[in-house]
Order: sequence, then structure tokens, then C-alpha cells
Amino acid sequence: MSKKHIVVLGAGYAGLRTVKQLQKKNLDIEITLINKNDYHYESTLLHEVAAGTSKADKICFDVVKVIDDKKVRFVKDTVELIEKDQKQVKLASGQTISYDYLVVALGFESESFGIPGVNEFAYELVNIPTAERALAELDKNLANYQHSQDPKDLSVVVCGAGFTSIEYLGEITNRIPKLADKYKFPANQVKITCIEAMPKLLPMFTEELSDYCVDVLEKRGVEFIVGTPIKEIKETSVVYEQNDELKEVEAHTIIWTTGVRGSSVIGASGFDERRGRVMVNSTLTVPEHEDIFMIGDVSAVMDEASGRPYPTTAQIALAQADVVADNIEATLKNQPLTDFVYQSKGTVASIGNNNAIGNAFGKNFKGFIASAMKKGIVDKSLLQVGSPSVMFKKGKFDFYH
Ligand SMILES: Cc1cc2nc3c(=O)[nH]c(=O)nc-3n(C[C@H](O)[C@H](O)[C@H](O)COP(=O)(O)OP(=O)(O)OC[C@H]3O[C@@H](n4cnc5c(N)ncnc54)[C@H](O)[C@@H]3O)c2cc1C
Repeated sequence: MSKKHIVVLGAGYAGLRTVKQLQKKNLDIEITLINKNDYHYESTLLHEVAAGTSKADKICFDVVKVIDDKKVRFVKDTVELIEKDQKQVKLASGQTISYDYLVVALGFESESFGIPGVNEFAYELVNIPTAERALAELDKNLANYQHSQDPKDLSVVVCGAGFTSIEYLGEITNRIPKLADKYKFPANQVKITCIEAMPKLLPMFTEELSDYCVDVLEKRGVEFIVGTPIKEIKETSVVYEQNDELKEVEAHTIIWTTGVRGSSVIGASGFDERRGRVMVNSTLTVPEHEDIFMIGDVSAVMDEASGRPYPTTAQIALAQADVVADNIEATLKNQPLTDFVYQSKGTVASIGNNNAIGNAFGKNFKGFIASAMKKGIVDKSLLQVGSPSVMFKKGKFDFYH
């Protein structure tokens, strides 16, 4: 009997971890990993690249360096379509790859919610090229003020006040004083505005932690405008609604971090999806397609304890990968599959390099301790998807700065 062919799409947290777990098992299988780039990037650190506090190579590493090339074939290509009835995947190069079992881990894209002007005028943070474009725009505008004296060059609007927005604000507010010296602009005239539709910020944290975070950022000059949906992005301004009135903040740097959706390949391939996410079975297979596992940000998994789907996070993507590798083994051995159950170990959001808020082990943390915890989480994930050497080269060990 020929070897079963396992094809994994995406070398992010979910896909790369699945491959690393599968290659450890002594299974008589062929494994193919397909990814758009020949590198993995730590999506959870994209805000640092966009703010200029980390270089892109600090948050990336080569995929082939952490996989076993005797067990895994790596294909650098872009997935265009999953043809589930033919059990094959179509790639941008024109190649078609057949599978016996498929693991879909294609991650997230930016969500515009149909708001006019987002795609034309705002900068999103979803991969390395978009983060680098956002950085170039920020630096260009701040540097330009010296010649233009236009206040819009010193005005930054961050759209959304979720996790990514807060972490980005933490980084830029750390870096702007240094840029002010470099580009000779008055740091106290930089205007940073964060506009959020929901009335409550960071609902995953207690009010005390969320207030602490807002207070830290306000002291660094950020103005929060909350409970105010964004209606339009224009070339040099953001339009929002407040008390039934349309208002506008002028800015040359407009960052779009209001939320993400799953890969558009999922909808194009005819899966039953919502915002690029498929509600999978508790074993992480796709209903009516037991040969397809879907994990990470393209999946929604019901948390039976809360009655709501689990959030889409890197921590959960990594935990799902472990279950998928076990479930592929169980399938091949005709054994029962395991249900995915996740017990959150906590959440930590950074506010720049040496401050953060978080909860873990039923306790709340803020400041330096929370920041050290965040760095520990980053290092652990580099170990889980990379290797000890990747962790030592790319990890965060500057706990005191
Ligand atoms: C700035 C930021 C901060 C965050 N902070 C946290 C945090 O602190 N904690 C946390 O748990 N989560 C955090 N998240 C969320 C977390 O990053 C995602 O939940 C996680 O990356 C999902 O993992 P994934 O494997 O599904 O997708 P990804 O890690 O995005 O991987 C998807 C992979 O698929 C590849 N790919 C995409 N499309 C194609 C295609 N068509 N063909 C081939 N390859 C393709 C991509 O290049 C990528 O390598 C953060 C997200 C952002 C943006």
C-alpha cells in the first residue's frame, strides 16, 4: 500500500507546529508543507516591525532550517484553491498537489468591514510586507515635517483599540522621542489618536488592567476616542460618528487594526464559512470532509464550557496543532480521535518594551512583571515552532530594558 500523503497549508503557528509534531512521530507517511514564503514570521510581533522597534529578520526564520528534510517536502508557493472533491490543492505556480489528508492553516487577513477608503488609504498589519509598508509611511511622514511644517505629517490615527492596536501604540510611543531627535520634529506636537467603535476597551482584561493600560498610553500622548464607529477613511483623514454627528481627524499616517478574518482561500474554495472561518468539529475536522483538518485563524472551534467559539490566538493555534498531529496518527491507526479542549493559561498585552498587562494563573499582572511574562511567551513559541537555536537567536532576553 502506498504511503499516505499529508499536506499542510501555511507555515505559521498552526501549520509549522503541526509539521514539527508529525515529523517526530514514527509514521510511514509523506508530508508536504506549502507556504507563500520560505520563512516563518511571528505574527504576534508584527506591530514591532510596523513601529520600527524590531527589524523584520528578528521575527522571521527559515522554514527549512526547522523541519526535517528527510521527512518533509517544503514547497514555496501560494495556495489559490482547495478542490476538496478532487482531494487536491491548486497553487499559483500552476502546480496541483493531491492529498490523502489536508491540514489547512492559512491564517488571517485584514478585515475592512466594507468601510470605504480602508483598502486605498489605510495601512494594515497582517504580514511582513504590510508591516514594513506601515513603518515606511510613519517614518516618511514624521521626517517630512521638517520641510512641510504640515501638522498632518505629525498626526497618526490608529483605527481600532484591540490587542494589536494597543501593542502597536505601546511601541510607537516608545520610539517617537528617538525619531524626534533623528528627524528634528517637536515630539510634543505629535498627535496620536486611537478610534474605537466599542465603548469598552480590552474586554479580555479586568477594568483595572484596562484603565492602567489606557492611563500609560494617555501619559505618552495618545488620545482615545471610544464608542465611535469609523465611517470612512479618506486620503488624509479618518471620519467617525459621535452622537449622530460625523467628525474627522486629519492624519497622514493611518493604521488599520480593527480586526482580522480568516484567509480568503477558504471562501473561494466553497467551504461553509463566516469571515473566512469554518466551524469545525471538536476533533478539528471539517464537517462532511473528515479528511480535512482546519486550524488556527481559519477555524472556529466551539468551547463547550462557555458556549462560544474559542478566540483566534497564536496560543490556541499551537495547541490545536498538537491535537491535529495526534488525530492524524489516530486516523491512520484506526483509533478514536481526540476532542480539542483548551484551558487558557492567560493573556498578556505589551505596552512597549518594558510594560504590559496580563492575567495568568487566576491573577492580574501589570508593569515590568507582565512584560517579562510576555517575553517568556514569545520565547516559548519560538521554541514550539522553531528550535532552541532559533529561540536563542531571535528570542527576547532583555528583560530589564
Ligand atoms: C500584531 C498582532 C499581535 C498579536 N498578538 C497576539 C498575542 O499576543 N497572543 C496570541 O495568542 N495571539 C496574538 N495575535 C494573533 C495571532 O497572531 C494569530 O492568532 C495567529 O498568528 C494565528 O496562527 P495561524 O497559524 O492560524 O496563522 P499565521 O501565523 O498567520 O500563519 C499563516 C501562514 O500561512 C501563510 N499563508 C497565508 N496565505 C497563504 C496562501 N494563500 N498560500 C500559502 N501560504 C499562505 C502565511 O504566510 C503564514 O505563514 C496577534 C496578531 C497580530 C496581528
